[in-house]
Amino acid sequence: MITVEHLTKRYGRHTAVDDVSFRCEPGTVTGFLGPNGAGKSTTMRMICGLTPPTAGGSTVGDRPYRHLPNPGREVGVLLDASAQHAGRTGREALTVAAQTMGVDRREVAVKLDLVGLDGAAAKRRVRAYSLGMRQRLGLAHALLGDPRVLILDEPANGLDPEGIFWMRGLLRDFADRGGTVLLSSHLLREVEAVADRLVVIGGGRIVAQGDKAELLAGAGTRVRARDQQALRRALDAAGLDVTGGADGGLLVHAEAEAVGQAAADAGVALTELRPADGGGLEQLFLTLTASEPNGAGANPGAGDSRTTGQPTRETVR
Ligand SMILES: Nc1ncnc2c1ncn2[C@@H]1O[C@H](COP(=O)(O)OP(=O)(O)OP(=O)(O)O)[C@@H](O)[C@H]1O
Repeated sequence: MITVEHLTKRYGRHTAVDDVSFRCEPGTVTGFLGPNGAGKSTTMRMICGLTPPTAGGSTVGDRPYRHLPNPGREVGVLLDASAQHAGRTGREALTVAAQTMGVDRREVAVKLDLVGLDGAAAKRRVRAYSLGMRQRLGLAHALLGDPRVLILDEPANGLDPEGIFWMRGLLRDFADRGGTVLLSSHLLREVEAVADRLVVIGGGRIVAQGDKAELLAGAGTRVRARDQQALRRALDAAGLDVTGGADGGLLVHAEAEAVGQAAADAGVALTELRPADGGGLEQLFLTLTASEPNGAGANPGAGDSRTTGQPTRETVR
């Protein structure tokens, strides 16, 4: 379990993370999504005790990260795959980590095997590793102490499609065995494929969070008619929330049934009516972050819902 409560980080006048709250439950993968500079890394660094928060706090398990007696045994962290000792071989790097954590040295080979760094790769110096190999080594390091929690910042960076598929399976399996995963990414489709829950951040603020399926189902309805103006009037008359779609159709923040009924009541013949989930998470992500400068959400205003597990659209119009 990871609990984040009202985390805030200011650098001078710039607020990098603004009153962020969410929870990651055991048995789930939480996708932490946001555009560049949204505040994902800063939030994760605060959770891991590397950056002191200006306000708010977080716990991993039942206590702040810095109070964990042997953190690597409880939470596996991969924040920056490049930040590894370049002069050591992969095997040496893990062996040193195992000694520090008090982990049986035999686990080094087990974890190297698990992440697909075979004998030859494990004997090479880290400076000769590709980014994908560093990510695999970083994941082995995170898994070394058999923790119950994983915190991974952009772990798919540098992995090829096969590697991303493999990592998705590994994280799914970890969560299915009761583990807790917090995974940040801008690779929206990869998060969509593995996450159970989503926390979307823009401009330092949470703009949406909740169950992935519910958030996607709530993406609205795409609708189109030959007479678009008549359709628009019909939807407005029914009090539905409508925005223009980029493709000339309309996006309505309502179920398809309500949209179809409004059109039928006005005698408007539709040429298209479908859930607006064709673009998957990307569509949701763009919708949620497009309205703000720097991709930020406008008004958090979510009250307690941010920590109750209820899906919330905190800024969507
Ligand atoms: N040490 C720092 N000093 C000043 N500003 C910082 C510092 N660290 C981060 N920031 C700023 O805080 C904001 C959030 O950065 P952060 O790295 O957390 O975003 P991110 O969502 O992880 O983005 P990316 O995917 O590009 O790394 C950015 O505007 C960044 O410039």
